[in-house]
Amino acid sequence: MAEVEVTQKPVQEMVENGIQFPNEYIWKDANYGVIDAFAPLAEIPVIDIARLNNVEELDKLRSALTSWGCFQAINHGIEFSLLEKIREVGRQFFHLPMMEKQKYAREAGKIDGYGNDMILFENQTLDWFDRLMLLVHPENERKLKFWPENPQSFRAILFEYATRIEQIEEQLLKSMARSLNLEEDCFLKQCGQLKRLAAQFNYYPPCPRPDCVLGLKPHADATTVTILLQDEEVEGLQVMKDDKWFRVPIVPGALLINVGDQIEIMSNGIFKSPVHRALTNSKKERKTLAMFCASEVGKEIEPVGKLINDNRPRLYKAVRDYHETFIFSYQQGKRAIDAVKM
Ligand SMILES: O=C(O)CCC(=O)C(=O)O
Ligand SMILES: [Fe+2]
Repeated sequence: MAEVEVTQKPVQEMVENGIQFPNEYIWKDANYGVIDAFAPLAEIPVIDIARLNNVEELDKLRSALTSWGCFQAINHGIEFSLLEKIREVGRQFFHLPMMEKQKYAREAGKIDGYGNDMILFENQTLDWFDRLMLLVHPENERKLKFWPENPQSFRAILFEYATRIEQIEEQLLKSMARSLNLEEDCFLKQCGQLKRLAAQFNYYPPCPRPDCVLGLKPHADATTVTILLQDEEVEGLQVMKDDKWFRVPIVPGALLINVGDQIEIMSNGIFKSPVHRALTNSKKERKTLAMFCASEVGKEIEPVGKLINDNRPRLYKAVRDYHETFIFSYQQGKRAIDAVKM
């Protein structure tokens, strides 16, 4: 990546030291409407993962993914105590002294580690959040030096959580295929042997100007699916539907499943990868954990042949290394998926 050096300070450090934040954080793009903390609450479908063998639940899944592109998953099999543990180790990490966190600092041009997104362009609007990004799979690319040993249980808990997330991912991709009357492994096969899983712990410090600064710019994810553990009490995520913004409610114990661009491509646009953004607030920190599931790097993905017909022409080209296309588009405020349309 063409990043020369890591220049951005952790947002948390600016806040703790009372530093006046630079103008780069001010959100100016008029394309996605204004920042509105009082947008209506989204009626995002709630889906019982344990009942996906049932036709009714499968129909609900298809309907959720063709309309919102996301749903709240309940009965997903991860017990509440594990959700609490993974939240707790994330919280403890972000509350370590800055010097301690900096031991895991991201390196220039790389993705893993503690810090912020890469700055690739002049005038890039910066996001009001810090993050700890850790690639979990494929295993031979894992960089354990970025995995905190403080708190001591961090690694073991993340391993356990990631294993459970992968089971959910597999079940979801199969159910999505079945809901479209496709062979159940048709999406999974496209993902390849070395499909990827990355954990991103997001930390949004309180922000003095929530009216004009975003935690995360509007974007859709580059994934097959993203499995998001929301903050247990602080709202902030908004999702766009029919060009309007909606607040995503917190459902205790649920995981928010977001379709990413890769499934939108494979499903020939039937399943929607929703644009979403994170707002900030002036009072409370907010913490979320996004588990990004994606196909093997270098493996071509494309719309499933059975989903292309006279009524539904092919919408997307075959694409390799979608992630690269994605980062550049995202930081320019564009949607990457537009670049692979026919
Ligand atoms: O923190 C959130 O609520 C959203 C996170 C997100 O969209 C992402 O990490 O891609
Ligand atoms: Fe996202």
